[in-house]
Amino acid sequence: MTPTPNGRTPDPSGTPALAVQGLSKRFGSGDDAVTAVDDVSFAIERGSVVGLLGPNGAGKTTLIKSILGTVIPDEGTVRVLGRDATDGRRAAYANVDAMLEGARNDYWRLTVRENLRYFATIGGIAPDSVADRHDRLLDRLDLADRADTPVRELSRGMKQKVSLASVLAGGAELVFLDEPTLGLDVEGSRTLRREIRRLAEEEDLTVVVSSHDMRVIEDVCDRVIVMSEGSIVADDAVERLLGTVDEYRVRVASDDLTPATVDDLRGRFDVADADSGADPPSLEVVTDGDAVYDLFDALRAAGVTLDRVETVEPTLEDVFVRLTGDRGATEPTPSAAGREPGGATNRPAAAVGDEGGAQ
Ligand SMILES: Nc1ncnc2c1ncn2[C@@H]1O[C@H](COP(=O)(O)OP(=O)(O)OP(=O)(O)O)[C@@H](O)[C@H]1O
Repeated sequence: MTPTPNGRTPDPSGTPALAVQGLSKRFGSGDDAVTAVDDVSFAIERGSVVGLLGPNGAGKTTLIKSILGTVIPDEGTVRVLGRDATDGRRAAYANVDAMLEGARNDYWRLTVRENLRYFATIGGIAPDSVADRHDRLLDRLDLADRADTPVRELSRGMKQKVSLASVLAGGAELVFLDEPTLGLDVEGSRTLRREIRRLAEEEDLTVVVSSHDMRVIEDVCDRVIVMSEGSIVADDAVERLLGTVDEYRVRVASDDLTPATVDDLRGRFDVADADSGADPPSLEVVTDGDAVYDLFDALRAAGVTLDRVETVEPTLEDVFVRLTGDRGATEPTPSAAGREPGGATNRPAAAVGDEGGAQ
């Protein structure tokens, strides 16, 4: 079997990278008890990128922390890279790493490269043996010219990329990335998405991504697990989930779409979106095959000459809203968004204590 570029030999046994069975976690007791995760089971094959989605409070963080061993579940089992996580934590988590809430404990006084070497060392790897890999990683994440700069001197977006590079520096086989693109500009987000896909495809890395940004999930994930109120409500390939939306939408644009005309149409059609400030103003209508003729008849009767007509493909966000009834999906929680890197301990339980956090 051919080793991957980082020297790992792909596992021929087909053992999943992660297998969660019957996992439940409750907080509190009596009337105040909250079941954060309720009998959740799934398995993730190696080399895949899986998105974990859910509205605020759905149980995603509790699930990830239970898998990583930083929260002790009430019921259920977790097998990580073929090992029972409760049965010898250090061995089970040796090849697992995490970047939670968009950050990890990089050492801000150390340079970018020194951080990578440090995290390789605590991952049990001699840093000189992976120096080429680190160079490649820095290059791909557009950090090469900052390799010898202390992390504290970098912009927030660059720190974010250093966080990801540090997670990947030790040669982990399974990584958890929570809001990996938080705070990145468009280019930074694109670079990071491209690198996640490359690592999965070329290096057999298994990635679990949690994000409120549906474009990130749609872009990088092979499969999506959607949680709502502690349970899994969908678990399927992105393409198949998109195929479950049987709505047909059209967007029309015209200077004749006055607010009065739009109001009139709202009473007769399922208007998903109206943008009177656009040039020209536009309107998006949910319709089935026949109603689209009624819509065009109504527009003609209202004296609207169309500048543009287009069909609108369903997005993952449409699927998400249908499954969970949540329209706030694209907004991260304020606490997660506002948290500064270096504040939380983000590595699996077995590794806690190996590092001291940002300095
Ligand atoms: N330590 C805790 N003590 C009590 N309740 C908790 C605790 N942690 C989480 N919960 C509750 O468990 C439920 C699930 O929370 P969790 O943070 O896992 O959701 P989430 O899907 O990660 O949400 P978000 O997208 O807002 O981060 C919520 O009702 C939350 O209030």
